[in-house]
Amino acid sequence: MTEQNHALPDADSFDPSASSLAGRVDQAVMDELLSIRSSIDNIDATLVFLLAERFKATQKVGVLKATHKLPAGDPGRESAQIERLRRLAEEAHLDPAFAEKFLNFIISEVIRHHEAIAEGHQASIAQA
Ligand SMILES: O=C(O)C(=O)C[C@]1(C(=O)O)C=C[C@@H](O)C=C1
Repeated sequence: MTEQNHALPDADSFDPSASSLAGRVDQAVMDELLSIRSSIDNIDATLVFLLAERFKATQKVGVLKATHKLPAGDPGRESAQIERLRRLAEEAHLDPAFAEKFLNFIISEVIRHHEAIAEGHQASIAQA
């Protein structure tokens, strides 16, 4: 059967036991490491799915902003998001500086997408 699972495109090729440590550490240690890594793999997959959903939502915001000629960035909204995420991070024992950096990283990519959508929108209007 060559049927692909499109929800997890790399499910067949991913080797969860791939490691440069193979054969260099005690088997019991390796087993424990692989067991912890299995949770890490689940979390990483979830992050990818969550990010994909977030970008689907921001894509809609980008179209709305382009249609109504609104600026790509909204610094007031960003300040509120950062303040909230820093608080949530503290409660979750995650470094708030890291949470802020991570959000800023995502938002800067979103703004890049918004600008590309706006350019495409303007070009399509100019052509009509
Ligand atoms: O909510 C918006 O207005 C968005 O464009 C989304 C978003 C975000 O990714 O959360 C991105 C850019 C803005 O500066 C603020 C927030």
